[in-house]
Amino acid sequence: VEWTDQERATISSIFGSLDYDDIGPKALSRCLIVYPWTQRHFGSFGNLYNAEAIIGNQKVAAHGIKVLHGLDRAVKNMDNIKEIYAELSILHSEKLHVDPDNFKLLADCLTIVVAAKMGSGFNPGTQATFQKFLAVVVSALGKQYH
Ligand code: HEM
Repeated sequence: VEWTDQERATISSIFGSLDYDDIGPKALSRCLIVYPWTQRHFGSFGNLYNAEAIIGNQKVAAHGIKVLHGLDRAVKNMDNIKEIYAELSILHSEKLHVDPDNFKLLADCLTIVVAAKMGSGFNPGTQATFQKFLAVVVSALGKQYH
């Protein structure tokens, strides 16, 4: 994947201004609400009974923050995304058995949450770059599946 200087600047600017503790929980809880089959992997997280319970669930919030910190590694290694996610890909496939289609769903929820937060700052160019970045992440996370 090739990145222009502008794309690199856009990605570091978005992540530099994101409040992980706010965006991470919102993105993961939205994914669990909108795509309820993704809840099956979080049986140990306690009450996911309805949207309110999911949004108020501290384990969901903590895991959402962890996922965003996981994305940090891609931001800092934009030229090696595939390599840095090899281990995380194996974890999600062989141990967690997460269907790789779900990576895209979480990525889309994150895009929506970031767009809502940035408002008019999330213009089409910003969206294109953000989604390109997430597409590379999604592809890397799916690489170790066979
Ligand atoms: C953008 C996509 C994703 C990223 C960057 C990501 C990142 C991470 C990270 C960093 C961890 C912690 C790994 C560790 O403890 O060593 C993790 C664990 C986990 N992920 Fe993901 N993940 C993604 C998508 C998903 C999706 C879509 C699901 C399920 C629908 C999922 C389910 C899980 C589960 C069940 C765990 C273990 C949770 C626990 O018991 O602590 N992940 N993920």
